[in-house]
Amino acid sequence: MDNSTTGVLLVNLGTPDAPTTSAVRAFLKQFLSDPRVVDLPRWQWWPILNGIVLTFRPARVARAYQKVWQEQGSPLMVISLEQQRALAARLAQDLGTEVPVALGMTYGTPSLEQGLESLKAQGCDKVVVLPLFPQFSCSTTGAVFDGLAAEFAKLRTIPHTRLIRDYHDHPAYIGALAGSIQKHWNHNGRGQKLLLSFHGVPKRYVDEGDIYQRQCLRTAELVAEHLGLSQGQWMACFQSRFGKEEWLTPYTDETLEALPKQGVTAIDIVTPAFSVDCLETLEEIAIEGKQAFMAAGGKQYQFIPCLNAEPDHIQMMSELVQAEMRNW
Ligand SMILES: C=CC1=C(C)c2cc3[nH]c(cc4nc(cc5[nH]c(cc1n2)c(C)c5CCC(=O)O)C(CCC(=O)O)=C4C)c(C)c3C=C
Ligand SMILES: [Fe+2]
Ligand SMILES: [Fe+2]
Repeated sequence: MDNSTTGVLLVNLGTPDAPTTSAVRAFLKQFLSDPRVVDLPRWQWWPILNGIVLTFRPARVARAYQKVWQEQGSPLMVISLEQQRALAARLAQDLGTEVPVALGMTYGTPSLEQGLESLKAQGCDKVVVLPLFPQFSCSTTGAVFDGLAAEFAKLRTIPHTRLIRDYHDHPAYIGALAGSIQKHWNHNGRGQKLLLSFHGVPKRYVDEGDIYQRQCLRTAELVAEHLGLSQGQWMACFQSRFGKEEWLTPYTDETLEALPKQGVTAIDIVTPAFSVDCLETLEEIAIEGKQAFMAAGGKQYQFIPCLNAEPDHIQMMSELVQAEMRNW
C-alpha cells in the first residue's frame, strides 16, 4: 500500500469563535445562509434570516454557549482538536507511518479551505474526507461535499478525494456506542428506558429523499440489539427543531415531558448523531432536557456523553480511513 501521500480531513459542523452575541451572529449567518441547511427560496429566507433570526437569536444562543464554554474554547472545537491528535497517533501506530490529519469545519474556523491547505502543505495529493456525521443528511454531509467542491473550483489541480458518506451501521461505530452505554450503566446504574436522541431535520427533506431518518432508526435498532434491549426499553427521538415547519418526530422535548406521565421516571439519554459533545448535547440535552424531564415529574435523568476522543471511537475512525486507503 502506498500511503506516503495520503492525508485525512476530519470534518465537523463548526462553532462560533467566542460565546458572544457578535461571534454567534457571524457563525449563524454563514451556517444558516447555506441552502443545504435552510432550502427556502432566497427571496423568502433572506429577509427572515437578516430580520428576525440574526437580530434576536444570537444573544439568546450566546447565553446558551456561555453555560458550556470551556477554558480552551467551545466544547465542539476542544474535543475535535483532541480527536485530530488522537487519530494521527492511532494511524501512525496502526500503519507504522505518519499520516497527516487535518481538521476542517463546514462553517467557521478552521475552514475546509484551511484543512485542505494544511494537507497540501504536508505533501498530500490523496485526501480521505471523514465527515463526523455517522448518519448521512443533505444538511450535513451534503453540505460538506458542496463545500469541498467550492474549494476545488478554485484550483487548477484537485487532490484524489474519497468521501466517507456515512457509517451509521458500521460494526465499530455500533460497538463503540453500545460499549459506552454499557460502561455508563456499569458505573451509574440503569434507568427504565434508553432514549436515543438524534439531531432533527425538516420532515420534508426526508420526504424528498434524504436517507437520514432511515439511517438514524437503523443505528438505534442496532445499538438496542447489541445491548439486548427489548421493544419497551428504548426509543429513538429527534431534537433541536428550528422554525415553523414539521421536523422528524417524535420530538425529544415533547417525549421528555410525556414520559413521566406514562410512569417512566428514570431514563438514560444518548445522542448518537453527534460525534462530539457540543451545545446541542451539553446545553439542550444535559441541562435543558433534564430540567424539563424533572419538572414533568421525572426522578432520574442520566446523560451519556458522546464518543468524543474515546479510544474505541478513534479506533473506529482509523478503521474507516484504512478501508479507504486500501488499493488506492
Ligand atoms: C436550521 C436548520 C438546521 C438543520 C437542518 C440542522 C441539521 C443538523 N445539525 C447537526 C449538528 C449540529 N447542529 C448544531 C447547532 C445548530 N443547528 C442549527 C440548525 C440546523 N441544524 C442551529 C441554528 C444551530 C446553532 C445553535 C442554535 O442557534 O440553536 C451543532 C452544535 C454546534 C456547536 O457549536 O456546538 C451541531 C453539532 C446535525 C447532525 C444535523 C442534521 C443531521
Ligand atoms: Fe444543527
Ligand atoms: Fe439547540
